[in-house]
Amino acid sequence: MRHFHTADEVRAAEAPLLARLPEYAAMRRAAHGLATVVARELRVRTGGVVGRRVLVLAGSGDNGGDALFAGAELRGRGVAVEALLLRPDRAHPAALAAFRAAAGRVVTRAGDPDLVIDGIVGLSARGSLRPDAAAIVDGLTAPVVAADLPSGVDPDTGAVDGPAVRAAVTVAFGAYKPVHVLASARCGELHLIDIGLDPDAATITSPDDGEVGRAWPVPGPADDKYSQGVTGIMAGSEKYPGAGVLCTGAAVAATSGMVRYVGHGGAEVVHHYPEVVTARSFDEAGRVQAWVVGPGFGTDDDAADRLRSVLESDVPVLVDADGLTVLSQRPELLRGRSSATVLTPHAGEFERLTGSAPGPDRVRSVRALAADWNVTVLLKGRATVIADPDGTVSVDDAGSSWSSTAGSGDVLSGMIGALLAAGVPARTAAVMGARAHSRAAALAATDRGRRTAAPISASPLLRAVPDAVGDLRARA
Ligand SMILES: NC(=O)C1=CN([C@@H]2O[C@H](COP(=O)(O)OP(=O)(O)OC[C@H]3O[C@@H](n4cnc5c(N)ncnc54)[C@H](OP(=O)(O)O)[C@@H]3O)[C@@H](O)[C@H]2O)[C@@H](O)CC1
Ligand SMILES: [K+]
Repeated sequence: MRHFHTADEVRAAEAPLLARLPEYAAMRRAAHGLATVVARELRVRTGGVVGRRVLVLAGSGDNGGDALFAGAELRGRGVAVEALLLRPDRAHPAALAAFRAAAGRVVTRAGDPDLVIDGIVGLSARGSLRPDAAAIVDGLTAPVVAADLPSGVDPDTGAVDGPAVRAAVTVAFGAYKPVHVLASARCGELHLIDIGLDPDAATITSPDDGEVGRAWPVPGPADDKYSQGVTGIMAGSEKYPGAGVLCTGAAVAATSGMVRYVGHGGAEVVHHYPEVVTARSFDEAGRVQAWVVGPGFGTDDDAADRLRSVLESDVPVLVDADGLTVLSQRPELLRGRSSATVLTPHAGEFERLTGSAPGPDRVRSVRALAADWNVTVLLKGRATVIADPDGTVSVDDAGSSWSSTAGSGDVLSGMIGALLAAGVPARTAAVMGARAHSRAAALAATDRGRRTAAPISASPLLRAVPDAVGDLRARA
């Protein structure tokens, strides 16, 4: 499990560390880790270390101190290091002294480095880059290695509301921060340096691939089709039969349990997936262990009646797409639920539900909806954020955006529904489904060893689900 600690959580953990260690020891550990990564990057990118040019951008705080100490160490390894101080009068005194003692040069212009170290700002960052820093960063062409986090990106929310660093590599000190999963595209390749920080468990976590693979339900020797969970899908309509096909197909692919389909698209569904049992109405459907309701099923009174029937049942229910639109008009349908409810909105559906779009602090927005409605909420995005009513948050970083395509959400809801039916708890099912879904998208985009990824639609994504699950299980 990867933990992402907020600035406050890191601050709480750093006090005992700093009290235990000699002055600057933690900073020197961080700087050593940073210098090691920078040297490796120089070797990979330029074929060597000695004589290569590195520019240190150093702000006024300890983040700048880390970068200057790293610069001093790199000087010792024969790198030509220059430092541009954003606040020359307030640069970290000990780190600047070490840098100068190592014959590092302080400059006033960026020059033409092979690599840049971003030590502008770290955990104490507020808002985007200030104009002086923004102008320097804007003029850079060399790849940037960020100290702790890319400057200008909010450490706790990953929000970017103006100029900010886009790092090729980020070297996190002591603990991962939320920015590292919520804005991973800004961070680039991620390294964690152990500086002896020992924080408590974080409230934001992300499971490792291996954990997802281990937890993925597979048939055991005593299992039959019923014991692995029956998923009920209420999706699709005469107008949108495809949503039913994709959602049902995803539930079929995700686990070995049985899938029942209820709706007007039964003929199309069975044409694609003969193993599915269909019914015209909820009353005829038979027993299931979880429902997925909503994709392409309409928003009229009939849809509302069907949603009510499903929500009155005592099994976990995932509500998606049109189901969310209906729910936004009739939130009272959730009253009295005795089992888990999972809502899987994209940003637009989130706004429909709450009256306002998710704010720059997406974790806070998702937590608030989960707590207010007593449901598990999955907000889709490059970083998918999932919150339980108690505020516990899981995040899945998709790692790519290939799944941004029509019908992709129908596949995701079917996969999570099958995991719910197999008895996986709501938030875990949601993050496992999201992980396998993003993996399937990446696999489909590079299908058959295609060297460069290409755009995909939801159908190849769905076809790649077994490979994605196998891939995750192989990492278990
Ligand atoms: N945790 C640990 O144990 C260890 C932590 N370590 C390191 O310490 C780092 C945190 O250091 P820190 O607290 O000194 O603050 P830091 O982030 O450098 O900011 C400094 C000042 O920058 C300014 N500023 C703010 N926003 C800005 C913006 N948008 N654009 C430009 N400037 C901005 C603002 O000052 P102001 O100008 O407002 O007075 C702020 O006070 C942490 O990330 C890690 O690298 C390691 O040494 C190992 C041990
Ligand atoms: K930084």
